[in-house]
Amino acid sequence: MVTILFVRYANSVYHVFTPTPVCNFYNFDQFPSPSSLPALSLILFCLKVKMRGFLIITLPYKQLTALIPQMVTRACEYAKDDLYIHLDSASIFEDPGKMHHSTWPIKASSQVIQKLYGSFSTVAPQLDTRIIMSGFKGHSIIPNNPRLQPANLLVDHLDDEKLKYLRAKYKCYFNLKEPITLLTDEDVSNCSVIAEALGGSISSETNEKVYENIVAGGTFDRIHPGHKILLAEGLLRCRNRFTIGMADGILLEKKTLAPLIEPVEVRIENLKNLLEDMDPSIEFCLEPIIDPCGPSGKDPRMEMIIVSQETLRGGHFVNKTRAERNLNQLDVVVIDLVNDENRNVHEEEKLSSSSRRMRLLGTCLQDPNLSNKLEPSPYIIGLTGGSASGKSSIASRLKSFGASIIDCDKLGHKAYLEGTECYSKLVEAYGPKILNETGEINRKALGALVFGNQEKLNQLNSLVWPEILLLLKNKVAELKIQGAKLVVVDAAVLLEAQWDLQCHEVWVCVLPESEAVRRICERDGCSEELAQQRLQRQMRDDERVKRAHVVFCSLWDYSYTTQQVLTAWRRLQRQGIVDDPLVTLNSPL
Ligand SMILES: CC(=O)SCCNC(=O)CCNC(=O)[C@H](O)C(C)(C)COP(=O)(O)OP(=O)(O)OC[C@H]1O[C@@H](n2cnc3c(N)ncnc32)[C@H](O)[C@@H]1OP(=O)(O)O
Repeated sequence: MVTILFVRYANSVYHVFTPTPVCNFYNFDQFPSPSSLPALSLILFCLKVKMRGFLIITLPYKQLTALIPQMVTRACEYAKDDLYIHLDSASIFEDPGKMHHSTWPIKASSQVIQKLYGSFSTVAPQLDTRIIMSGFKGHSIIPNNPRLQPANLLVDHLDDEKLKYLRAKYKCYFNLKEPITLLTDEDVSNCSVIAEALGGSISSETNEKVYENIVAGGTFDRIHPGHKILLAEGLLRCRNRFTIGMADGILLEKKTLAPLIEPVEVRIENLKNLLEDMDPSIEFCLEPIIDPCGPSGKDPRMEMIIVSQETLRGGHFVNKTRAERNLNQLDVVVIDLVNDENRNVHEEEKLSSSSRRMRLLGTCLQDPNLSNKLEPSPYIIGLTGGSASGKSSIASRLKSFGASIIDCDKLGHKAYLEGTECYSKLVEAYGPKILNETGEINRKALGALVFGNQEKLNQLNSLVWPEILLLLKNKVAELKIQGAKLVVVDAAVLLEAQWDLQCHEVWVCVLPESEAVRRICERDGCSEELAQQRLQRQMRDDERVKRAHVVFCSLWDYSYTTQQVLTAWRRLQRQGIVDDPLVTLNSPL
């Protein structure tokens, strides 16, 4: 189905056809005249426009908790990329007069927050929802944040009286658009019965304490609703300063798919952006940490640490460290883990950044390299990865899907044949000890010579890579004549050799070092030391990932790797680069 996006410029209306379901009316007054722009760039611009939604929740707490799933499902029809949520606590808790700092109903507020984030993550995991904390804190004014200018204004339920109240309170938003009401009168009257049956009451037994200075720690990679619940709980209880230690360096080493963790500067920037949206009244101190305590182990002003069930032990460790340093003990507030309703069999039960990283496998991480002055066809993909990372097995899956594979190891063997220029250069450089009795180059002997000595390896590379590159270019030309559409260049040290410049995309296989060592020892019957030595001569996975368009990991079972390759292949199909729509998980591999 084709959807039409109307783009208005000055007094004219332009109709642009887009493949995504966009149904809004955008007014691009500051946009340069469309007549001066090629239609394609206009469409690309339109596709980039985010559907920014803004939801104001006003229903009383009891009804609200029961209606959240229904409301969330409907809200997701209007908000595609992000949705800011403001809870008008004066009406939610039916006690406008008491909404000041010392009496926020913290427990009740965090229940609503958890339920909202949990429901949104189930119904629309791709939607970036941000609950603005000002409503809970009795700040009646929505912060003047340009990111909060919505395209859609959503309201849970409106009667005439509430409309009047909201018009007065959120006037600026009504200038943009009339609100879309998500719940009907019938929904609301039906649910009061359900809410009572559920006993949705505000519990007073839990600690409702509020602090000046609080602290939390974590990786905060690819922020998910579990992070947001933890941060919201912190913000509910914080009056002044929120310090967050961002795990880096050695603290990340054991994490699943660590090379795909965003750089700490990016994580800090994303988290800061989120926190400032959530509560601009708080001072945020975000800093990288490489020890388990970070600032929480030394700052005497801190009063409370917020942890998840999983990091509770870390909270106790912080207090132990503080006791040793004669610092005050921190109150420890623990957040429950949120289950991930959309997880697959290999992913964790709770919402987690590891699962999010796993879902990136096989997807396109950055735009293809179209500035390399390469001919558009055949489309060339460089496939690389460390020793024993599963590269060859992925190449054979791609072959079974229809790709033409060039194995650069085999080209290397060709370059070493007696009588070639390369052969003479190698014998001259290393002497006859690299030859076997029949005069051929003994690759095992050559390997033993160079893999333990970086200088000798560099020398070998400078002699051999130009020869292999020549053979590679000839092979690509040959495949082009044969009509190949997609060529995969399987090369162990593609990036070290800068051959990414010969490719439209780079696909990288990553594997934790311990598993790579295990596989090398098993496959080649060598010692752990030798296996480690070989890996150390190669680029690290995190460096490869920086230059990767697609990443695979063969750590899990065979079909999970195939699934990743299929994800990558289907994207090529969608882009018209390959045309075999029949490839499935059951294709012969
Ligand atoms: C740019 C490219 O990627 S071209 C393809 C790779 N080839 C080269 O770089 C040429 C230099 N290397 C060689 O000629 C051979 O590797 C030799 C002679 C040193 C050893 O040959 P062999 O004993 O047959 O070993 P083989 O070629 O299988 O390499 C063993 C491992 O060393 C790694 N390796 C190969 N070349 C290099 C290199 N130049 N630098 C670092 N590691 C390398 C590979 O990852 C391979 O592991 P994998 O099979 O698990 O991926």
